[in-house]
Amino acid sequence: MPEYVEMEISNQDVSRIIGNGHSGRKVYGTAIRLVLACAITGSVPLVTAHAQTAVTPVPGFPAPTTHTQQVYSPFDTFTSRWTRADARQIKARSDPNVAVGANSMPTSVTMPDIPADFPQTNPDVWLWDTWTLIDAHANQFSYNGWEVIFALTADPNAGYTFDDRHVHARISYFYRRAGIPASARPRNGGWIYGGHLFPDGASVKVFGSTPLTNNAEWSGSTRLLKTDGNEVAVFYTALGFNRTAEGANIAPPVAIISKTNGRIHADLNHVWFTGFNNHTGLLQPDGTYYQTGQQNEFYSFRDPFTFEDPQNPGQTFMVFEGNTAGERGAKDCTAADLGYQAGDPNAEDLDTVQNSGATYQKANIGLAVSTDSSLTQWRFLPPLISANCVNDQTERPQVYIKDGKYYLFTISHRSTFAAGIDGPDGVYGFVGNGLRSDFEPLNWGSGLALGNPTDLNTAAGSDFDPDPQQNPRAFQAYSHYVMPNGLVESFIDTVEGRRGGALAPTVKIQISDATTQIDLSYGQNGLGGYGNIPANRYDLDWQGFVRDLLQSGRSPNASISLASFVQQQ
Ligand SMILES: OC[C@H]1O[C@@](CO)(OC[C@@]2(O[C@H]3O[C@H](CO)[C@@H](O)[C@H](O)[C@H]3O)O[C@H](CO)[C@@H](O)[C@@H]2O)[C@@H](O)[C@@H]1O
Repeated sequence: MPEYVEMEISNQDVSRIIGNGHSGRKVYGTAIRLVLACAITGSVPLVTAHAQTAVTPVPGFPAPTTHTQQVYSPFDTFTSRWTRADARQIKARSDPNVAVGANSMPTSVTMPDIPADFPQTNPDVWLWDTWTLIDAHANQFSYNGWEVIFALTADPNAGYTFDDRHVHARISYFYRRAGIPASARPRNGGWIYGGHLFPDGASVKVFGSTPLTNNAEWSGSTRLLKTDGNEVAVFYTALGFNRTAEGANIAPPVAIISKTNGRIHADLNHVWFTGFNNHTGLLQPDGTYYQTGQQNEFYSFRDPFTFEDPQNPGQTFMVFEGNTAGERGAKDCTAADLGYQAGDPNAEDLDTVQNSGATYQKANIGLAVSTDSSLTQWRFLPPLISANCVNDQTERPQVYIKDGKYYLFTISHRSTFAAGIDGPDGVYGFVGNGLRSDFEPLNWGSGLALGNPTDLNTAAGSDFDPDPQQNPRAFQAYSHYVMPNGLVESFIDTVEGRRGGALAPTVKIQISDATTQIDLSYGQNGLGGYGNIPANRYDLDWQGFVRDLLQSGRSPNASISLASFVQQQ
């Protein structure tokens, strides 16, 4: 017996039911499907109706997989797939002979060129993965008149290279006055370095007595627990290493998704934090849904992002980066992971794919739910998306809700795609009608939301290490985070051979149904200010503000009036 019944109906019918949501797309037709779900066994789809983008296949490439966007309970076992048929659309749409004239990639999903004379955010620190102070719904808060960001940082003067920064990473914070337009700020965004967020030696406590040579703090999200208070919870990845003096791993790194609580303070001059002395390990991979270091020494388990789901009030969820559990390279990808339509002449043979080495690439976006009000106890749920035989890393996932649609954004590297698939470093996205959905990859069914400028279809672009002469911006930016209003921040990695470790210019994407499109009218030709990371909400903790002022020895009205202070928000 089928799990659900599908009924084809006309465009007009659907317009009447859900409105015309595809007016912006001119290239591809629209097939409409109303999915009536009547659950019988196993995964239980909830009733949903939606318009599904129909993609006309590019000659020589397969059709993408059909994804219904239908919704399941977050506690269901259904895991959506980013398939090979989907991911091959990236290259299909980048072919200069087919899709976009002479351009290397569609300009609608390509980040504009970052100039090589970019400013350093701070000459004394390299920074990369960056995030904001958010509430349970990813609103970005300023605190008592200051915008605050958090970033992984390392010391450029400590004797290691930019590429070896990861094993030395510490979470730091930066702040600047809120409410000043980007045009009135210094070119580098004007962020003031506040220092390391946690006291020295605090985060290593998560590992107890486990012998380590060194530890690091990886990404990362920070929650303002009450929007009229000053308590914050930092969810991050504690990394424990056991390395030789030459930097080789003696044992797989230990990754523990962790939490620590502290408090934010601000006076008229600066922002500071207290607390963060107690660090609690929340999750380590279970080997059932999420791969362990014993199963694969190159496993990924990190980058927690917590949120409340309006469709499931009262629950706090976490998405994170994982890998599909099982032994490294196990040849257990399935026809569903490949995702080809029956009879597609451009489909691949499962055995051929599995023998190509693609089975080493099995990323997923994991889900967990908190089981206590202090967000200290968590339970794994099945992954939201898997990318088996497609890609090995779906990093820094985030849930982004817009116009009732649920977007899952994640960053990925060119080098982590499986054999036979190519795509740029950048941010990838998927849309559904709820937290657990049959997610449809954005833009032609490919998943690519915003990539670095590179040429996937020339000799120079055809390997994982493009020639910097010919592709000087293939790694210009990474670790994109999609903010309210479609603003996207990231960090500069390499432009024309110059290494970054600085905040990239913010860009803006227009998000609509299953498409994103870069807004070239934003900033200068699509590039906004460096590190333009504005708050969209402000927290005025007046009691705390006055207390902080008094403690700092300054009168509340000494140099700032209430009116001018509020005006700065
Ligand atoms: O610093 C760790 C955090 O950074 C994230 C996302 O930016 O992981 C990035 C990742 O990639 C970097 O290292 C690669 C190999 O050294 C390099 O090829 C790539 O260009 C870098 O961005 O860092 C880890 C460790 O090296 C690697 O597995 C990732 O792809 C985030 O997920 C981490 O929390």
